[in-house]
Amino acid sequence: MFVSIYLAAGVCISFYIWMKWRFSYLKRRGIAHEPPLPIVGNMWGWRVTQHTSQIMQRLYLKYKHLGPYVGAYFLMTPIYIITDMELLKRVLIKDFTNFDSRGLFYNEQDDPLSAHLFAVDGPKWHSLRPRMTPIFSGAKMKLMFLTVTRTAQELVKVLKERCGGAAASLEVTKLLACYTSDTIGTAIFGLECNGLRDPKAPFVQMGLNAMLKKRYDYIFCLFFPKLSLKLHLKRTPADVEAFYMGLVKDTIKYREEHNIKCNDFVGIMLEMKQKYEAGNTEEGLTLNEIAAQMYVFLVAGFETTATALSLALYELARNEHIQSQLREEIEEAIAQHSEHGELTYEALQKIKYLDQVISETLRMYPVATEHLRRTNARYEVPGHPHHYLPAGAQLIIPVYSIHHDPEYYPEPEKFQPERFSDEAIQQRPSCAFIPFGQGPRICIGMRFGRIKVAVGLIALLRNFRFSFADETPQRMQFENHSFLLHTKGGFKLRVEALQ
Ligand code: HEM
Repeated sequence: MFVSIYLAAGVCISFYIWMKWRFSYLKRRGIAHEPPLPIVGNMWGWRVTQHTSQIMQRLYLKYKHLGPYVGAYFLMTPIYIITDMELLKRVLIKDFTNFDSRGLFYNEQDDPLSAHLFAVDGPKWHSLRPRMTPIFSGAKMKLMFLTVTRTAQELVKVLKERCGGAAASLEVTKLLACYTSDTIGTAIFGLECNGLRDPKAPFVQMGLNAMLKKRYDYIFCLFFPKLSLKLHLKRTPADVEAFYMGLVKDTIKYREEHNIKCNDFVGIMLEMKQKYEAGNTEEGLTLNEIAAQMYVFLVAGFETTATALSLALYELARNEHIQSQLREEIEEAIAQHSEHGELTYEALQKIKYLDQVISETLRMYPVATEHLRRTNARYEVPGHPHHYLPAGAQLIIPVYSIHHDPEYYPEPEKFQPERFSDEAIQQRPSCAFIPFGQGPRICIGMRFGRIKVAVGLIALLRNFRFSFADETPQRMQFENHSFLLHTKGGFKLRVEALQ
């Protein structure tokens, strides 16, 4: 009995001494930081009462004048929050070779879907990225534009039916999620998903599961990636894995068996599989690798785009004068650059104000509020003789804090698309706007994502007027537990069909 008590006391005291030593690291290094709390470090309230972006913003604003980065303890791990724009540019672009990793957990052997472009680092990422880049080329975007336009027309039809010819107060976020899910289903998976008509369709439901359902050991994998690998832990929930592996295999098999040659996304993937089987491992991909990439295009492209589109609509409903100006510019560009009053790819490129509205939405609401990088080797910070980042350091790029910093964006809570005029952009540091990241690891689907938001907005604004309903929240609330910005419970807008 006494032995057990002494043993337990010994373990507690050792842990306490170890924790004290660990929590003295930033102080020993002379790095500005807030005193940490036991176990949770500087993350008190994380995912429960505070979103990650709120914690980062507090630390950013409090310490940003004290150095090129702020230190913090992410639970018991020291992290570096980059605050200096010159250092940020070096990390993302100039000295990228030392910062090409995110440091996320993936387990290619036991969980093939987890080894996708977003998660992999090092040589695997360097070999995958150039093979994926041509999929999102300008020519491919033109093809995808046609698919997206068709889905947007369906969105308008469904919304008109819901309005029933009169103004109605409608929940719009779920409908917009179905629109983005349908565009990915068609453009990436080559499927007619019909989620707009049938939100319970398996592709939509599984897409939601893929994003919202987390395995019970998810957080463990995040903090102990090496141990998780040894324990054969997975990231992907079993039903999600079964669904997507099955879907990709069936789609590819069907095309092969019926000798269907198409210049779409599945067609490109099929070509890569055939190259691999013919021994060209440089350019080819295995079926598991293909499934992982198709999966990440769904996960990375679904919620991000749906959230951006619904928040753009929310701000346009709040600022009706901006909505009217945008509608006018859309009609003008279509009248000048298209025939028969239909949106074309060429006309889309000419609507400058639309670009500004989308940028301002992503400034106020950067869906990915932080970006991650990890140092490969010790890095002496140029211009700051006493500052270095050790090898293996976890860096946080506080996108939300930068986008809301009054130094770059006066009155940051106001929606002002004029901030993205060419002259205004010139006056800011280039990395002060990074909703898609920057440098070689920038979002590969950026153009596709922007097209989906732009085409969706054009279709909606040409057919409806949006304003706040009595139930619309005056200030947007987000789920604290989500890594991305995820609106709390969706929201309603007043929707009125235009004559
Ligand atoms: C509004 C829509 C979108 C936003 C805001 C967004 C944002 C981001 C961000 C912030 C990153 C990380 C960048 C970094 O760490 O520097 C990223 C990476 C990525 N995104 Fe997107 N994204 C969007 C749409 C899409 C779409 C439509 C796809 C694909 C169909 C996509 C696929 C990816 C992939 C695969 C990566 C990893 C790239 C790499 O590590 O090489 N995203 N995205």
